[in-house]
Amino acid sequence: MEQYLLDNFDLPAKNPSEEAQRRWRSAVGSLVVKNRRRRFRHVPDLDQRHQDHAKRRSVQEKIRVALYVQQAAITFIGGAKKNEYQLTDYIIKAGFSINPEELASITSKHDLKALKMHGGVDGISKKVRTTFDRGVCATDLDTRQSIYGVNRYAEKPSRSFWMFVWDALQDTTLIILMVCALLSVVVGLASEGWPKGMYDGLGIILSILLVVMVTAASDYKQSLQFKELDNEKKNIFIHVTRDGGRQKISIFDLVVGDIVHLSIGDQVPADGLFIHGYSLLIDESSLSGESEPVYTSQDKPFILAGTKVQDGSAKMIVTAVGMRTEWGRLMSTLSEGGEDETPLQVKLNGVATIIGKIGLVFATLTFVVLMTRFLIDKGLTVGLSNWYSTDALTIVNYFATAVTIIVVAVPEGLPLAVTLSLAFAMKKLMNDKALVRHLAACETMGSAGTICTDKTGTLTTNHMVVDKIWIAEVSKSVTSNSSLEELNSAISSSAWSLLLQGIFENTSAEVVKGNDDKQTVLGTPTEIAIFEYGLSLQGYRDAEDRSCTKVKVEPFNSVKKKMAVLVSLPGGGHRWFCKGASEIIVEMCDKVIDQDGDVIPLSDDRRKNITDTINSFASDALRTLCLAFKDVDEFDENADSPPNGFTLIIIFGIKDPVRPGVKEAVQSCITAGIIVRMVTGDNINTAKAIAKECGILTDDGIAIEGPDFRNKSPEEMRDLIPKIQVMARSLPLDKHLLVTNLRGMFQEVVAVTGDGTNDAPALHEADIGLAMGIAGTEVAKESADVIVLDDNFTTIINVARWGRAVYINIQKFVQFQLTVNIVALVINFVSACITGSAPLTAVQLLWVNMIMDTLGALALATEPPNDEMMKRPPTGRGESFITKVMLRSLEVRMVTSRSPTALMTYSWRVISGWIQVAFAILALLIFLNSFVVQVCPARLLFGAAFVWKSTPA
Ligand SMILES: Nc1ncnc2c1ncn2[C@@H]1O[C@H](COP(=O)(O)OP(=O)(O)OP(=O)(O)O)[C@@H](O)[C@H]1O
Ligand SMILES: [Ca+2]
Repeated sequence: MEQYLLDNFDLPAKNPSEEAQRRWRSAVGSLVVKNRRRRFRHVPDLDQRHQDHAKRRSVQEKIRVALYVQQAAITFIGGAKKNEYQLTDYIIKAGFSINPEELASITSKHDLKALKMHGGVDGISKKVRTTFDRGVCATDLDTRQSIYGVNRYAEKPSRSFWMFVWDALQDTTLIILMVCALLSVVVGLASEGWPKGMYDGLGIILSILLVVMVTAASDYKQSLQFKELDNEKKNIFIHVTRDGGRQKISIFDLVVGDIVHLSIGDQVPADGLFIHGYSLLIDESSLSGESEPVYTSQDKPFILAGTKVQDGSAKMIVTAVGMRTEWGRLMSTLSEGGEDETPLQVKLNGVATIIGKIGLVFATLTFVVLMTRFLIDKGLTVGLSNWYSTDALTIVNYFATAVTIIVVAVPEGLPLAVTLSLAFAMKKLMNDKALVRHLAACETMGSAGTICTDKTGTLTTNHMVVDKIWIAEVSKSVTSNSSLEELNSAISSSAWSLLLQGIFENTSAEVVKGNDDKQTVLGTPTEIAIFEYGLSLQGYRDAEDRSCTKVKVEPFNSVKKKMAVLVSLPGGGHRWFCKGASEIIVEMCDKVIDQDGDVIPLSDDRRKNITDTINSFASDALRTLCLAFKDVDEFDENADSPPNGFTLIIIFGIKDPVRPGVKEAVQSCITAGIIVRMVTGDNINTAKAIAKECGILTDDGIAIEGPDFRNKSPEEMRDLIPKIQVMARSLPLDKHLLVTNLRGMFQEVVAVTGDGTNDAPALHEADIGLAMGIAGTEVAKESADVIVLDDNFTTIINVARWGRAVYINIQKFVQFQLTVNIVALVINFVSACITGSAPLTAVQLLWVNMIMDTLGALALATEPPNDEMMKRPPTGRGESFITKVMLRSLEVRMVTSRSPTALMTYSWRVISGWIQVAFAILALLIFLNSFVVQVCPARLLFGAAFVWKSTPA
């Protein structure tokens, strides 16, 4: 059996091949699937998907042609001739002076001529009543939405409850039973008269209706849950300027005229025009399939929705939203292709198929036996040539019983229970700050053996403050005003102005005024820490230090690990400022400023002193950054910042404390057999200090730097990798390499966290990619399977807990189903052979089935995780699902026939609402009546009653 499952029902959790997806579908066949629509509802329709891909590619191709092939640009998708656009009274009255279609077409057609005609980006901004520094007014958002549209894509209407009822009715066996019931009513009425003759048939019909309603209700509820999660997934937050202040708004609230701030890793939320920015590199591949990213600037100001910011930063003005963008049209052509099936779902489809086939055999056997006995009986008593209408009724009843056995025996609920269980876990996780993007991730996370985690923000709080500095050859701690006082007297005024200039020019942080006039600093935590430190110093100097203009900005990214700006000085000449990872900046310096503010050469002694300072800061778990400058007379507009010749100004030591609870979480990982490895872009000593504090780095573990790791041979890697606990100064590439090797060489199930754009490959490669919700970029989130909304390591462990719970719950549910199924089958068959009648009538079997498939799944599949689950090692890759333990317990259960007890215990747990209470009691009464009293020995009855009583209400 295990082998059969492995051959036909084995699917990798991530990026399964189409062949594997088709294989299991065909292995399921159609004989034992009672309701195709329902069974495969949560599984993508591969043919449909194929068509969608083709459709999408052709739209992309059209866009590509329009954007990249010059002549075609004139005859863009909308049509060849020049449109006459008119302003309606409504638009004029509202104070706007451009037609929405016309505005949208400027960007989508990259129509420079039309843009010029409207007075360029400036002109457009006036026509849509917005200004670059104040943005739109919050008061006229509704008018804008009614004229220029809402930033949503047309979606298919969601399915109503009655559609789920219709789906549930598509069940072949139920349809057959219906027919039987109708026959039985007709025959019954004819032979036994009104009303007695129709009891049997009516009972079946009512039961079927009940089964259908309960099934539909449960499915409907699940679909609502998925919809909710789906909305959550699509809801991205973006930064805009409105009413003169910078704010974070939902992508759905974006309107034409909004001023959007774009930075590296963002997905462009709407069509727009470039206002101002630095080295903005846009990746248009998702829209046009064109893989070469394009530089966007004032000369080429068109930015299209759905593209991604690969580098740089910019502000843009929104010109079209929602369905007026190409992206909107592209998105709305996509059908809901369905989530990829998960390995557990597939495996359980396999189990269900096997049991279904067995059920089919038994059902046929039961029918044959019943018929044979009936015929023999008949032949012995009245003779085979005399037929009465009661005989027909008996046969219809036999047939109904046989069909019902199939209803019970084909465990249709089994694969659906996985979906139910996963959906439940997803919902709970959502409340606990983890957004599961792919169903399978939750399941895989339960078997994760390694977590490669970021440091900053995940293990630490990401609330950074400058704690120590080194300037003019002395280190000082930054604690109180008195230390500022001291600093003020210690360094010369030229050093002061260099420092302040450096801090305030070389930054991507920004001071914004909220609605309540309170100032806040926006930016990454590192930037904020330095900026705020600068603000605290500013009290000692005047603003005159800040009067230079930025010429060029090279924004920070985690490959370069530095940020550079070029400013033109008020007195003439230009100056580069560069700040970044301490070792890298120090490497670029050959001078340093001393206490008098003079520039002196960096002798070996001084260099050693600096390195020692950096190491001592780092060993105190401080993140170290350096700031340096270089004056230049002339520069090339297109050249990068110089690689050397800088003068070091200051070393910052920034404190970023470990999050509370992380140490315990790491400990619980160790207990659960999950190895935690820290992969960080930070300094190795900082990383080690933090790792020790969290309990990640132990005495026999290894801490290594990215460049060292990268250059190891495969053999060395094989020895090294299991021992690596910390990897510092790593590039995103190193993270990817580590993950590939852990998976390839060691068959580990690997979870990886990431935030940056460059982490996308590692997130993609990992079994479970976890992106950070706060610090993470859109690109990282898009490549991830789970989004950790609070960036917290503890949340990641919670995902693992739920993953394990899902796995164990499903195991329990399979066990429960198998027990009941097999017991019902055997009892029916044996008693049919011995007594000539089935002990469970069709109605009773339907009850049993309802409890099992729907309510049982609800009870068992939704049990929350407990601490015990985190005390055993993870189930590794390819471990058999129907483990030996399960099989053994199954045998025991079958022998002692404990199923009624189990059934009752479980159905009791199910009972949550009053309707369910009524159902369950009714079901149990019937069940007790038939199953327990007639078939089971008295011991079991007492046992059952005991369980019944002792289960708290
Ligand atoms: N805004 C910035 N400007 C200049 N340098 C920075 C900036 N932010 C971080 N750095 C430097 O770059 C280094 C590496 O950053 P990187 O993004 O690779 O790591 P991280 O993501 O911050 O850390 P982790 O991987 O632990 O989350 C930091 O240690 C710091 O020295
Ligand atoms: Ca990182």
